[in-house]
Amino acid sequence: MFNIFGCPMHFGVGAPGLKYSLDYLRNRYENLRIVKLPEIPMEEDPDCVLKNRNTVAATCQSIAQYMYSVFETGKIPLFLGGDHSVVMGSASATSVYMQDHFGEDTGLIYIDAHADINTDATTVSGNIHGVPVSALLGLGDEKLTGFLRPGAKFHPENIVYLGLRDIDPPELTILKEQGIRYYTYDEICERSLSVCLEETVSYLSHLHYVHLSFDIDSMDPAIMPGVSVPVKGGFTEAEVYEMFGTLMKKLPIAAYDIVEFNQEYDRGNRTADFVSELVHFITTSDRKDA
Ligand SMILES: NC(=[NH2+])NCCC[C@H](N)C(=O)O
Ligand SMILES: [Mn+2]
Repeated sequence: MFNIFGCPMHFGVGAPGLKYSLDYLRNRYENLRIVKLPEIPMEEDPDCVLKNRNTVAATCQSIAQYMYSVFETGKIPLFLGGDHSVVMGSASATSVYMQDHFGEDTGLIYIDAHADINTDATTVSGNIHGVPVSALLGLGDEKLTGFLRPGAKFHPENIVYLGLRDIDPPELTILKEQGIRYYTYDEICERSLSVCLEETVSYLSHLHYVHLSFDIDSMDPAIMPGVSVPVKGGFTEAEVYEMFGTLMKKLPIAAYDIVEFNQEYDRGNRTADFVSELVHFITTSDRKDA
């Protein structure tokens, strides 16, 4: 039913721990049979503001191709990062496959502390894991907008963010210009998670396919320390299970990402074990099938 695969992408942030974190999961949870797609190193242009752009692009293209082939087998892709730049490959595959086979637009639910919607013109860090949503909207550097097919893969009105708590000022401008629906973690606490989830479900209810991309740094690093860019506060385990449970039951989720697990910062395997438990939850819970 599910095909579980991953890529130890680290070139989108440069955190060395990410290079071995996927192997750590593969060895610790052999039962998950995680297929590994390697990073594809390319020659880089030292003047490019986006660090390791050619390598990240080549790797995302290979992720997109593999993921497209998973859809062709009729299985549901469950993809493990690596840093969040990988979503340019995975979500492009969902969008292009659904467009090719059903002529349908895909929705995107992005659960994250960060908006990841900088462009090459606004990024301060130069890290590509901070730009993938722009790339999926067809904005910014063209080397990152053409996976499987040129141009935008998602319409801004088909995207919902949940849990933002660290938005760069230019990212807020882009979110507003694009009219993207987003729920900060503060808003979720004020208005309750169940209300925000209900609104998310009805906002996306016209879609036949939704890609769900989950960044572990959306969670409180005091509970889940194994990430590269921790931000104070954030979701509890119970809240994450409530989100997945509701979204899977009420929306046609066609593909899943779980990203940014960094073993280097984990403590007592808390984050690693949570990833495997979340995979188990996804693969065994009730789903409204896409
Ligand atoms: N997927 C992530 N952890 N992204 C963090 C992005 C942080 C910051 N906004 C940047 O652009 O560099
Ligand atoms: Mn992210």
